[in-house]
Amino acid sequence: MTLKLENVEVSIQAAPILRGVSLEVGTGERMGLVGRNGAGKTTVMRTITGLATLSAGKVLWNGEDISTMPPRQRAQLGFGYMPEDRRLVPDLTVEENMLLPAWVNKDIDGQKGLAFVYDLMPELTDMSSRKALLLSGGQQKMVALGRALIAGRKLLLLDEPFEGVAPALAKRISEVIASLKEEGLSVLIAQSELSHSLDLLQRESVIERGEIIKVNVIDHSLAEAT
Ligand SMILES: Nc1ncnc2c1ncn2[C@@H]1O[C@H](COP(=O)(O)OP(=O)(O)OP(=O)(O)O)[C@@H](O)[C@H]1O
Repeated sequence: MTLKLENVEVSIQAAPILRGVSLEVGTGERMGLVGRNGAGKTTVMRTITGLATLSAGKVLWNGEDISTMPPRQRAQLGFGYMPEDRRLVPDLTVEENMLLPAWVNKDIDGQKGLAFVYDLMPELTDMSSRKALLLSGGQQKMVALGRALIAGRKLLLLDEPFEGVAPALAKRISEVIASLKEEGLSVLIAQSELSHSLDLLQRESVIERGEIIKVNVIDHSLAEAT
C-alpha cells in the first residue's frame, strides 16, 4: 500500500502553490511533512484526498494513477483525513461526529469503524454521547482522529494533529498513531514544528514555498539515548 506523488503541481487562482512535489509513503510508514505556515502542507493533503486539483504530475496508490479520482472514491480506498481545524459539528455528539464519513458515504461501514476506534482509544467510549462543543481542544483533536480512522484504514492524513494540544494529550495522540503500525496503516503527518513526533516518524519531507527541499531519515538511536 504505497502512496506516491510524482512532480505534482497545484495552482490556486493562477498562483502556483505546489511546484513539482514528489513524495512516497510506504506500508506502515509514518512520514512527516514539515514546513512553515503557508509552505503548502495542507495543499499536499488536499491533493492526496482529491479536494485540490492537480495541473500536472500524478498521485499513485499502489501504482494506480488516482489523480482524477473523486474524494469519495478515495475514502472507499481507505484514505482518512484529519483537517487542521478539526471541523467537528458542535451540536452533534462525539459518536455522531465520528460517524459523519459513514453517513455521507454508504460504502463505509460506520459500526465496524467505531468498534475499531473505541478499541484503539477507549477514552472516546466514555465521552461518546457528549456534544462536541463541550470538549477541550485536545479532546476534539482525538475525536477528529477517530473520525479520520472510520474511513482511513489504509492511509491516514493528519494535518497538525498536535497543534494547540496540551502535552499529556499530545503524548496520548502520539501513542495512538504509533500503535497503527501494527495495522499496516501508512500515515502522513503535516506539522510546522516537530516537537511531539520525532520519535514517531521514520522520515520527514521538508517543504518550503511549495517545493520539497529535502527528505530526512530520522535517527531513533538519538531519541533513545536521551
Ligand atoms: N483557497 C486559497 N486561495 C488562495 N490562496 C490559497 C488558498 N489555499 C491556500 N492558499 C495559499 O497557498 C499557500 C499554501 O497554503 P497551505 O495551506 O497549503 O500551507 P500550509 O503549509 O498548510 O500552511 P498552514 O499551516 O498555514 O495552513 C499559502 O501561501 C496560501 O496562502
